[in-house]
Amino acid sequence: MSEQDDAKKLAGEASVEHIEDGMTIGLGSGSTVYWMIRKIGECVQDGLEVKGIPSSRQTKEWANKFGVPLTDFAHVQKLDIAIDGADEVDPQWNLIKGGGGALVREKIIAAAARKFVVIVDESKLVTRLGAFKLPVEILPFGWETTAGRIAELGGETVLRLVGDDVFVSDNGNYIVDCRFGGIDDPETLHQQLKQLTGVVETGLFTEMVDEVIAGYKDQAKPVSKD
Ligand SMILES: O=C[C@H](O)[C@H](O)[C@H](O)COP(=O)(O)O
Repeated sequence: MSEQDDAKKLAGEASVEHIEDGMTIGLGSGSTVYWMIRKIGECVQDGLEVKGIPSSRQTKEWANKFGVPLTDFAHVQKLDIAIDGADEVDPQWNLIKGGGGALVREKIIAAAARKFVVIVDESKLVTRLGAFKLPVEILPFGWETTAGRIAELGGETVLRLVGDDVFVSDNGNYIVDCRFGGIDDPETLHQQLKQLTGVVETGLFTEMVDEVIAGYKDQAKPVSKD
């Protein structure tokens, strides 16, 4: 495994210390979350009783593989905790998410959780958001005009592809990856984007995070907030 993978594993596994018997857990998405799900599976084998709501098809597959029991929002509307990765974390704990295309369900899950814990390797900690292109999920109908109005806000937009095909999210939508340069005011940009008809959700997560755990090559530790 690379040093970055070691760091993801350490952060993912450390987050499981926040999980207690009887909890309902929002399960995020991505390669760091993989290690968290694997560890929860081990704890379940040892008798931990929890239920998770997955934020993506991939996460659901991993939960099934590792024996993590699942539930859904028809049965539980509030989650005790949500644990998820991120593509960038700034010193105020604002996030860019959605590199894997799961941002809408991830945000619904984070918003439903009493506590939202973010797990990243140290490479995701940045002084200012925006080097990573901001994923914005948009409706397929009229995506060209929606992308054009996003561009009018100052963002260079690229429709996400998988090979030669358009990437389609678990919700049946498209994603445009937007370069805004450094993002000084994430909340304002998020609000401006959300106001555009055709925009479903943005990958900017502001004022949502309760704790950040960063993984390094040989340890994981909490990140303090500025
Ligand atoms: O849509 C994907 C999610 O927002 C992921 O949590 C994010 O991309 C981080 O993924 P990873 O842990 O694989 O870097």
